[in-house]
Amino acid sequence: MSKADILDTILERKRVEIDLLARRYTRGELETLARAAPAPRGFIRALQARLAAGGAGVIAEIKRASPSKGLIREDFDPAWLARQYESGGAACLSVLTDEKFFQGHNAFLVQARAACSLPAIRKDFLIDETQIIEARAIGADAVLLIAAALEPARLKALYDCARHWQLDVLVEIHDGEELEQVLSAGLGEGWLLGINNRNLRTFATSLDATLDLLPRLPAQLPVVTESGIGSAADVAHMRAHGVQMFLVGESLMRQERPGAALRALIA
Ligand SMILES: O=C(O)c1ccccc1NCC(=O)[C@H](O)[C@H](O)COP(=O)(O)O
Repeated sequence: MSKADILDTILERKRVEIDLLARRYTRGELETLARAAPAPRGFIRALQARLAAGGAGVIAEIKRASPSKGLIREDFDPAWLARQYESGGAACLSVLTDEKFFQGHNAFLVQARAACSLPAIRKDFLIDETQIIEARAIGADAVLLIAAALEPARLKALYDCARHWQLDVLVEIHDGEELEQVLSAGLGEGWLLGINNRNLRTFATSLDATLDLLPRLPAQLPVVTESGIGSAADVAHMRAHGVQMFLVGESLMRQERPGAALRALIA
């Protein structure tokens, strides 16, 4: 697969999945499932609590495979991983639910969340309200919205839908242009900005993607640095620049004991 069009390729697949979802459930049925889901755990609140205690706020990711790396972890048990991450000091979980490109599954979020007390974000490529209601139906506490995939008006509509369903939102950007788009969308409370350090054309990660944008961020806007965080030195470097929240996947998933690895990362 060409790297240049990975997001387009993924979004094309998502449109098929949205059609399949609509054949499986009416909107009313999905809403009934969402109302019956376990009450949301505060995703942003859990991160804020870590920061208030002087620690780093880590969103630890359950990620079996990726488009850039293929299979990351063969021995894959979402419930066990969730317990590892909780014992290692994670504030929240991120669970990939995309099946085709990340070998994820909705069931992984259900299993991971049930195995611990951490809030979980549904990590997927969400472009339609029904996917957000589905996220709540499977028990998600937050959703990811990717600015590169959404015009500002669609971003606002999906954010409103998420907030209606008491979901927190992580809004992901890659560059200054996307930052301006997000800031123009008129989002209220209940969201965090994520800066993804992975270049979607080359798949290369550089923490400079986050550092370069810091001077352009409005004061008080909480920021999560995402992707490519591999060492305690990376975490210390970012914290020295005022970045206190981290989304970490692959470097933990490759460890025999991801919980101990997380503890060492934020020691
Ligand atoms: O991980 C990928 O290869 C990827 C490719 C294309 C779009 C998104 C991709 N990853 C999603 C993520 O944002 C990461 O899973 C997350 O930030 C954790 O990154 P890492 O710690 O580098 O696994």
